[in-house]
Amino acid sequence: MAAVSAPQPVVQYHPTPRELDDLELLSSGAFAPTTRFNEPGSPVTLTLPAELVGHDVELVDPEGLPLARVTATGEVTVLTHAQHGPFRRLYLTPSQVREQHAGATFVPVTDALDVDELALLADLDGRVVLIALVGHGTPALSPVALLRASLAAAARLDDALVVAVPLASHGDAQTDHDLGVQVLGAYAADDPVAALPETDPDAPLPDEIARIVDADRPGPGEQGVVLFFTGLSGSGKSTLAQAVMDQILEIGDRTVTSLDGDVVRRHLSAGLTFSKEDRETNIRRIGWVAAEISRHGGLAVCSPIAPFDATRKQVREMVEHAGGAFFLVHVATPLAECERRDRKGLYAKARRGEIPEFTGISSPYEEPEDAALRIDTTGRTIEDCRDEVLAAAAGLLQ
Ligand SMILES: Nc1ncnc2c1ncn2[C@@H]1O[C@H](COP(=O)(O)OS(=O)(=O)O)[C@@H](OP(=O)(O)O)[C@H]1O
Ligand SMILES: Nc1ncnc2c1ncn2[C@@H]1O[C@H](COP(=O)(O)OP(=O)(O)O)[C@@H](O)[C@H]1O
Repeated sequence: MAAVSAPQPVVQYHPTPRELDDLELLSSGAFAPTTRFNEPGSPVTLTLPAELVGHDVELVDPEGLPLARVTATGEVTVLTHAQHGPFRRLYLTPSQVREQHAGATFVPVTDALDVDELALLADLDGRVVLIALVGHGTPALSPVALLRASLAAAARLDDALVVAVPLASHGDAQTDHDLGVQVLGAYAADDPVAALPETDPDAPLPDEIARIVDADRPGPGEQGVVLFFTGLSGSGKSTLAQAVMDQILEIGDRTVTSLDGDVVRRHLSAGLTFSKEDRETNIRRIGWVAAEISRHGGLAVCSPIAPFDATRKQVREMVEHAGGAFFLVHVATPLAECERRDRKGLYAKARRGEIPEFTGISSPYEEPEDAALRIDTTGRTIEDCRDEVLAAAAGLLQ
């Protein structure tokens, strides 16, 4: 009897925020004529981990809700549409917009509209549909503030409304422009598209729009900050992080959360080893917590070894995406000095082979090239090094 092979379980994949936005636009027809991921030459890509390439996958949202199936060739079958998020009611598909607003003039909007731009829009005849391109990564304003500002702009016009389109940045200005044109074409069909010309960059914003923009861009001292110390064991990360925190607490106008390497490993990362994979997990956990702290305007001081460049960069991205500032300090005390200090006797044990995969001895440390400050503590006092860190980060810590 011929063997019957069991159906392969569909593997789940968590898309990046950009891929999630692209999925929504592919599903709604806003990328027409592009209807699938990874068409040759298209920037609308889905990058699966190597082990999933060539398989059908189920794309799930951050909470694990299945959104779509995607075949190995990028064809999309929608399972459910995104239902949450602020201003969800403004996220209309091109066909909904065609049904409701045929005959209007369509205007792409990527930033808060100033008085000059509003004057141009006021001169247009008939209904105006502001297509707010609010994907993840819109540089000028957060997506939700762009929608607030666009609604305030629409309220100043006689017959205008706002449609939200989650078009994310695809990395370069030309690609973003071309995709914007494609998306506007899907929404406007044969109706006119009125792209706003360059106006005076110093033109003022109407008061209510200025208030929205100001509230979205916290001033220095209000933005969340992540001070991230990286370096070899014994380089001085914990000592410096503690000294910096003590000083900030003495000044007293910020709360501080410490995410020290050793302490995190006793709580948040208990049970993890020092394999490459577990170290990456450990650093991503620290990064996730630090990013959440920064999202709410707090200050997180992290001091793990964090030996891998790519993982540190992921943390930077998480923090910046949460609206925080990421300040990387490379505590660049050389291995010989760290080993001479050997406060915990770990280097001696690592040299004797009693601790496997010890950073600097039998496991790599990738020196950062993107540190805001590089500090070698050899022969210097703790206070001196602390003050150098505080001075370098002063702009963020006011
Ligand atoms: N194999 C190996 N390699 C490096 N370090 C080791 C190892 N085993 C234990 N320890 C102790 O663990 C501390 C480093 O933990 P981290 O969480 O900061 O490391 S990592 O960022 O996940 O690489 C580190 O603390 P610090 O000296 O404060 O850096 C060491 O005390
Ligand atoms: N200028 C300095 N800055 C920080 N630590 C210093 C300095 N000079 C000497 N040290 C000593 O180096 C050791 C660093 O240990 P630690 O802060 O635990 O490093 P890490 O957290 O990187 O493992 C401590 O014993 C500290 O007193």
